[in-house]
Amino acid sequence: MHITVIGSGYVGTTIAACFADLGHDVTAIDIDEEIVETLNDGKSPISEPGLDELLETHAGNRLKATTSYDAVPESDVTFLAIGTPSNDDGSIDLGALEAAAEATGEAVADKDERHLVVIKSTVTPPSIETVLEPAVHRGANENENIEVGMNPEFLREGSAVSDFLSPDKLVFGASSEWGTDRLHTVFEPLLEGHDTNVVETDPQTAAMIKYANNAFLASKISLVNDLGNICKEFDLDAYEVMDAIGLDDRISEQFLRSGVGWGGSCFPKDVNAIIAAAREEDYDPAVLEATVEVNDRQPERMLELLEDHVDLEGSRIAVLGLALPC
Ligand SMILES: NC(=O)c1ccc[n+]([C@@H]2O[C@H](COP(=O)([O-])OP(=O)(O)OC[C@H]3O[C@@H](n4cnc5c(N)ncnc54)[C@H](O)[C@@H]3O)[C@@H](O)[C@H]2O)c1
Ligand SMILES: O=c1ccn([C@@H]2O[C@H](COP(=O)(O)OP(=O)(O)O[C@H]3O[C@H](CO)[C@@H](O)[C@H](O)[C@H]3O)[C@@H](O)[C@H]2O)c(=O)[nH]1
Repeated sequence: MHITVIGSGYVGTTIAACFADLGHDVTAIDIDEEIVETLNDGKSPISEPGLDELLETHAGNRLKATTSYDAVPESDVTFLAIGTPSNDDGSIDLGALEAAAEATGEAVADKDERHLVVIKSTVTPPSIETVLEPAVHRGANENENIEVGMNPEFLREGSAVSDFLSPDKLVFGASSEWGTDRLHTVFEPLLEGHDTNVVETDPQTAAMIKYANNAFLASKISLVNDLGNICKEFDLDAYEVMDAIGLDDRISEQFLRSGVGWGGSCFPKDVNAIIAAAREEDYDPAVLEATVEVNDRQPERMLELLEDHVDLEGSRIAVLGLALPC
């Protein structure tokens, strides 16, 4: 298959390299010339274990990078992996993604065969119908051969390649059987080697699954931090308590590490975005609001604990593991 991936940032670069490794011909498209040049040199614009090797193997062969959308109509499927950063009120800024969606539509306006445009970016369910589908169809001059689908991404920074190649689930959001089948064909080489769950649904539900996943994990960590703070008040070892509750299959041992609170490029953005989207519908998501509140307070707890052990005034402090490599 020929796949075009629009946006060669964290997600776009990873999926483009992995699709090439799965045997597809891939064209990676980005407006940033430096990124395009780096990719064509077989190097990675981001630091992720395994990515350099994949790019070295496939760049110039099955993987090509360009700033032009010319390859889009020749491809079978287009993935949009454009950033969706936060606005001040927590909602997502769809500006760059909408522009890329419209440009993708323009590129396939005269295409006679059916073409699937898949949103890989994390977006709120209503924005698919109100902003993104209209942008693609507007660009495509209402060409009825163009369909929009959603395939959320669950990779983590630091293990992006292995997460993508060994997912615990794939979510195919399509509005026709043809769209679902096309997504199956894209992921067939990956599914052949793995016993992976495939969820077939509509694009809006697929978008919600992504937010529910991150909101659930962030809430789990906030609850663990809340319980950990209580443990400390009782002079108990929070890690021992969490190790024990993790033995319950219904809870699972993962994401039970208490600490300074959750961060990264997705949890804060995504939890705030789904809260803002719920408020748009006049719904107050009380648990998610508490999830954020506990997280906002947690760094202060760290300082209080430190103050119990050292005199912070004038101390030199080394912070380990503050950020992921990038
Ligand atoms: N980073 C992660 O770990 C992660 C994981 C899962 C999902 N996501 C979601 O995936 C989406 C992409 O995230 P990211 O971290 O890869 O973003 P990013 O900012 O790293 O990359 C976006 C890329 O898109 C390019 N771009 C912008 N406008 C363009 C246009 N019109 N045409 C072509 N290229 C254009 C930019 O130059 C940039 O290289 C977001 O919605 C994010 O929430 C991210
Ligand atoms: O037990 C835990 C596990 C994680 N964290 C923190 O949680 C944040 C997120 O960590 P992690 O999930 O490992 O990294 P991300 O790259 O942010 O990945 C999350 O966000 C991505 C973007 O949406 C999703 O694709 C991934 O599935 C989701 O795990 C970090 O601040 C971690 O320190 C904890 O505090 N305790």
